[in-house]
Amino acid sequence: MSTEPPAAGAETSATPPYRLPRTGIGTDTHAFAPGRELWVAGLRWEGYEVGLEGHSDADVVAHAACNALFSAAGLGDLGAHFGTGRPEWAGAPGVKLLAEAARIVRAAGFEIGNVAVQVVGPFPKIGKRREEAQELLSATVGAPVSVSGATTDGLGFPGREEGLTAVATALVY
Ligand SMILES: Nc1ccn([C@@H]2O[C@H](COP(=O)(O)O)[C@@H](O)[C@H]2O)c(=O)n1
Ligand SMILES: C[C@@]1(CO)OP(=O)(O)OP(=O)(O)OC[C@H]1O
Repeated sequence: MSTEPPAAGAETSATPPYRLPRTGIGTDTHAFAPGRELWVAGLRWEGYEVGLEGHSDADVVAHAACNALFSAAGLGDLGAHFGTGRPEWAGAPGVKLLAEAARIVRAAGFEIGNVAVQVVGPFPKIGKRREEAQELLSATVGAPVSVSGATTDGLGFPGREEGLTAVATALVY
């Protein structure tokens, strides 16, 4: 590894057009609410008395993945592209926002390496439908999407079953 500074004008990873792959991070949190369908990771989860409250279907996995993609591409965040003031996104399924986020990232000149998302909360049990969720979200993004789950051991608002959070990373190049 050279310790010499780059020659004047030499292209480095710190200069446009930033040719190295870029990673991004995203989260999303929504409260549980009665009378809503529970949509998480693009899937409808039956048998629960609550869904997630939001302007769209509040799919925290899809939203965190959108935020991670926009973060990796330096294109802002969910609200910058799908603001709650825009009626066309009212009730929108998470996979619709995710497909649009992937289109926006590619339109900006990037290709998508992969996305990884983890749900933080006691339910729904992502592991029971992991393959189904990964196949759907990977087809939606056009790149591998991995989905996992973790609880908070009863701690905090997820442990009190007040809401759900998802954390995502994305790689673009
Ligand atoms: N929403 C969730 C939460 C957890 N899992 C699975 O349970 C395992 C144990 O979770 P802890 O975080 O309490 O250790 C976890 O590794 C997942 O396999 C899940 O599927 N969905
Ligand atoms: C998705 C949008 C738009 O419908 O609203 P919500 O469904 O409330 O979800 P949020 O995670 O708050 O992101 C903001 C908005 O872009």
